[in-house]
Amino acid sequence: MALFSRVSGSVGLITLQNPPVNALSAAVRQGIVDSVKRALSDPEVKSVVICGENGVFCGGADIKEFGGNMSGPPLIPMIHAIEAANKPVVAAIEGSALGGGLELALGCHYRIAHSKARLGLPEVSLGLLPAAGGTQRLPRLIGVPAALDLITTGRHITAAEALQLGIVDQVTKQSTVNAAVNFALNVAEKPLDARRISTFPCPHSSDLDALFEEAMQKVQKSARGAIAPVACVQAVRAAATQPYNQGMEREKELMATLFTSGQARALQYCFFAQRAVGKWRMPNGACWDTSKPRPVHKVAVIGLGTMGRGILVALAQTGLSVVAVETQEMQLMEAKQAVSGMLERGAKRRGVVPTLHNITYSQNIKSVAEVDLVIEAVFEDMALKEKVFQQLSAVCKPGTFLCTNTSALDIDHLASQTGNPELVVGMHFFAPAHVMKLLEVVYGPRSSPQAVATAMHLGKKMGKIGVAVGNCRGFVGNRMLKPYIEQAFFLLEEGGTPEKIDQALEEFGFPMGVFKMSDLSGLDIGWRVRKGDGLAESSAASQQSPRIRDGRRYSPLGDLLCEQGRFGQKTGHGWYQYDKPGSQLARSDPWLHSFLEGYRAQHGLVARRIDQQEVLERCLYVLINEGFRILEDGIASGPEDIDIIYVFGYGWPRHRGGPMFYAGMVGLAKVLERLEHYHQAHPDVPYLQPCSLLRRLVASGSPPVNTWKEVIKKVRSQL
Ligand SMILES: CC(C)(COP(=O)(O)OP(=O)(O)OC[C@H]1O[C@@H](n2cnc3c(N)ncnc32)[C@H](O)[C@@H]1OP(=O)(O)O)[C@@H](O)C(=O)NCCC(=O)NCCSC(=O)CC(=O)CCCCCCCCCCCCC(=O)O
Ligand SMILES: NC(=O)C1=CN([C@@H]2O[C@H](COP(=O)(O)OP(=O)(O)OC[C@H]3O[C@@H](n4cnc5c(N)ncnc54)[C@H](O)[C@@H]3O)[C@@H](O)[C@H]2O)C=CC1
Repeated sequence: MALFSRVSGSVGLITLQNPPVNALSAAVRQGIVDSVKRALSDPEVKSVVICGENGVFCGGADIKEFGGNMSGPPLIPMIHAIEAANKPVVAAIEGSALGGGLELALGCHYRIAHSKARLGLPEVSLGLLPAAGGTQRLPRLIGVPAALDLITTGRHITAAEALQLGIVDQVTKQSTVNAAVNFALNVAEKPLDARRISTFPCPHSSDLDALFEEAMQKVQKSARGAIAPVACVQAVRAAATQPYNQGMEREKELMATLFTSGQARALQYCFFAQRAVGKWRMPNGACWDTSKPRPVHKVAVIGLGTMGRGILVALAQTGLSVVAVETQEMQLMEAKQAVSGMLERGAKRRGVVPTLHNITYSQNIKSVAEVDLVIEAVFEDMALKEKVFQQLSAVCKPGTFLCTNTSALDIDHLASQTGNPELVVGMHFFAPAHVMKLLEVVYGPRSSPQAVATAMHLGKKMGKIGVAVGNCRGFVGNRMLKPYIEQAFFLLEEGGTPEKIDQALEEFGFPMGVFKMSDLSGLDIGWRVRKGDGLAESSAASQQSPRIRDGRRYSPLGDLLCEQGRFGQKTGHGWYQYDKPGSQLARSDPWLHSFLEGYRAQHGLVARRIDQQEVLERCLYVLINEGFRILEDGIASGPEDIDIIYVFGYGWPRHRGGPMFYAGMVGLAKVLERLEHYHQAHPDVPYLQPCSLLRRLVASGSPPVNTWKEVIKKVRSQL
């Protein structure tokens, strides 16, 4: 709702009230309409201020309403009535003015912002566009290039930038409402014609076509199939080329297409899923609101290779004091240089002082004695990690949390090397660790809720999206990746090429296909794991058929490449070729194609044409199937956890909502039917066998994704 009061004699104050972000629900919109009417008809009221309760102006439309019946007064006429008012209306912006919140402010005649306020039109990240006049008013106020930037990226800007762009008229460090009321008193009798943004001509440069052509190319390149950024450009183009009313018609038309699209549903699902994962729950019932994190002031990072360096940078940027331990002198020197460079470049970009002084380097593990939490990032070698955990347990002060960045190893086994297994959790960062947002926080059967809460809290402080998951080989993300990569290998054997398979996945929306991704990460990582599992035996030494392991189909293709020293980008050759080791531009490699032909001939395999549909179905449905197994096993507590892991850690296109949401969009019955089909064709591939939870969900009518948790609870209680 919205509260009306009269202040300073003649100012009508309208306060939006809908905690926590004063979203424009039907009740709030009704409250604004009623309050504006009241203010305009009250002869004592000479001017009006609109503000939000509890230091937040407005977080925009109520996203929860989008999925249902949108009753109540519509936004567009409400904002229009404010702009058309014959008394000045001033927006007092504190906290956030986002989406419909900023559009409401743009309908006001003046805008005063607090210096800490953030403004933006983030609708594009929800698969929409600012459809309450935002695409038409903003370009008229700040010009086409700046409006295109804000509307197509959805980025939030500071009050200072808003002032510079001309979005707000004044910035204050004092009480914004007081400043706005004083302002409203001063402008009470001033004419308003020049303050109605919808009547402004749209300022534009001479070569409008080139400007929009460039903007369109830019969004199409970065959108990877998302339709909202494209619609945003089209709507701004209408503002630049058509009268306001026609532009509004175009905005409405484009919004109608977006609003009902699967992409908007997927992106809005991601918005809530991202918040849901913060409300973690362990199988024993311990959860986020009952488990308090312990304060962490000083942290140690052990091992300064690829991951350790990124983790160190992320910690130092958070302002924490860090002890960095590396045994190899050469590595230590290189790490120091690399970390300083990363911190300096990051600080320059953000216009702050680099936090180099937060780090102490050491070659001696005893220097971690006083830290509150350790993150171990040494080689992925269980024997080495066992030793490191034994040492940490001996040298750290009592109560220090011991965390490992392992990609797949058993957290509980590492915990058993220490005197206090309850203090051990996984903190699985993704490369590059100072950039990637995802953090899997892995709890073992003995991890304490406080250890999980502390790791989650530290992750949040570092700007990460933490997802708490259970302990199993590969946890959630890497466990699902295994069958996905395996299918890609099988497709190569059957006639595919890395180029065609990657193209199908990139057209689906991944930033890079499975083979480019493997070349980037290093083919040797998987090879070492397969060797450790006794799978990747050299062909000469192998007693088994090269394409079968324990009665299951196996592809040695990745092992054969590694035997040739082809580890991917780092060696200049992998599934593709590169100009030199370390180069990133993947080029098709004729050697690889003749190698594949030779391999097929050797194993009597006849290449067939594999279409895009088969690539997507086999690679993605097998990954989804493993996701259902993970839910069934209780490793992830809901589909949201898996989806957020894939969107933020593995480049799953956000506008497709994550693998589990995507399965729901495709139709669970269809996913099941295709898995059955492929399993029949490949009975020696157990990953293709549909999991029983998927069958149960289909049998119970394929309920929507937000109800799966209930079904899973039932299934698990019957086990
Ligand atoms: C505001 C924030 C920056 C605050 O951040 P923080 O403090 O970190 O808190 P959070 O944890 O993020 O949030 C707290 C809590 O609040 C919930 N929440 C936040 N924002 C919203 C919201 N806008 N709506 C609902 N709920 C919200 C959040 O989920 C948390 O709750 P919890 O999940 O229970 O924990 C940050 O929250 C933020 O960034 N929020 C989102 C801001 C945003 O994206 N705003 C834009 C919203 S979209 C919008 O405004 C669009 C419009 O206004 C256009 C409207 C035009 C409508 C016209 C419709 C016409 C349709 C025509 C189609 C016809 C089709 C047909 O033919 O049928
Ligand atoms: N590389 C990646 O993309 C990812 C790796 N991981 C995991 O992170 C961990 C580290 O991986 P990377 O950084 O890639 O390895 P890396 O090989 O780049 O670095 C490991 C570092 O640990 C150092 N080290 C070895 N023993 C040590 C000891 N006893 N004390 C201190 N330092 C020691 C080595 O000298 C080396 O500098 C592994 O467990 C890996 O599985 C997790 C996510 C992604």
